[in-house]
Amino acid sequence: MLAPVSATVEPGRCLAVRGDNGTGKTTLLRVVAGAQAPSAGEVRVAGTRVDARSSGLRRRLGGLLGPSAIYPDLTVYEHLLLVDASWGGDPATVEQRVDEVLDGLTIGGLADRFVTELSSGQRQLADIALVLFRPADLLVLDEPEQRLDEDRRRVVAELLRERVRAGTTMLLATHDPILAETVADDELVLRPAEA
Ligand SMILES: Nc1ncnc2c1ncn2[C@@H]1O[C@H](COP(=O)(O)OP(=O)(O)OP(=O)(O)O)[C@@H](O)[C@H]1O
Repeated sequence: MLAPVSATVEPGRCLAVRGDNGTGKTTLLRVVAGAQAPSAGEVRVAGTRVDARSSGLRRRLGGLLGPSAIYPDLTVYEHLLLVDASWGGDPATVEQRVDEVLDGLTIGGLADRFVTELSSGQRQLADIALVLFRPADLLVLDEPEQRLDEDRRRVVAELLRERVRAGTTMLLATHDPILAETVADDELVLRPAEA
């Protein structure tokens, strides 16, 4: 499912993972995030083998690997509160931080909607907000551009670039040249596995 590949992402840099459909971008990201075990080889994050059960790793690593789990009776705002409380965020500043992240992603007006009341692109932006709202020094993002129009892709690209500038390490699978060019420092191109 994934041709042999070896890559290193240096701290504070973004590696774009590119390649045609089916070349294994999602598989690689899932393995890096510990969501899937590799059939061979290993992944190390900061020198330690990946173990999704490790609370230390989970505190460091945020992943966008498909749609997030949602509570149908919580609003977008309440989902962010939940994430923040789970990771020990400061309740005194959370309201302001929620406004910032949602406004930054152009969905400030949707804070009081249930997630089920969002369009598919708005849902994608809400999922990105949830990932950006948690502490992470490594972000593993699988095609964050999905279902976004060109303006929103540019907004997301700038926000992700800001995170990298601020020191976050990033592994970014993308088909979008805007994201790759704006955010990535380096590129890994996957080739089809031999049949
Ligand atoms: N659940 C699964 N069971 C079996 N094979 C799978 C499964 N998910 C993916 N594959 C196969 O693994 C290979 C890599 O798939 P993967 O989803 O990682 O590719 P991708 O590069 O992310 O593709 P895309 O650009 O279409 O998102 C493909 O050949 C795919 O058919």
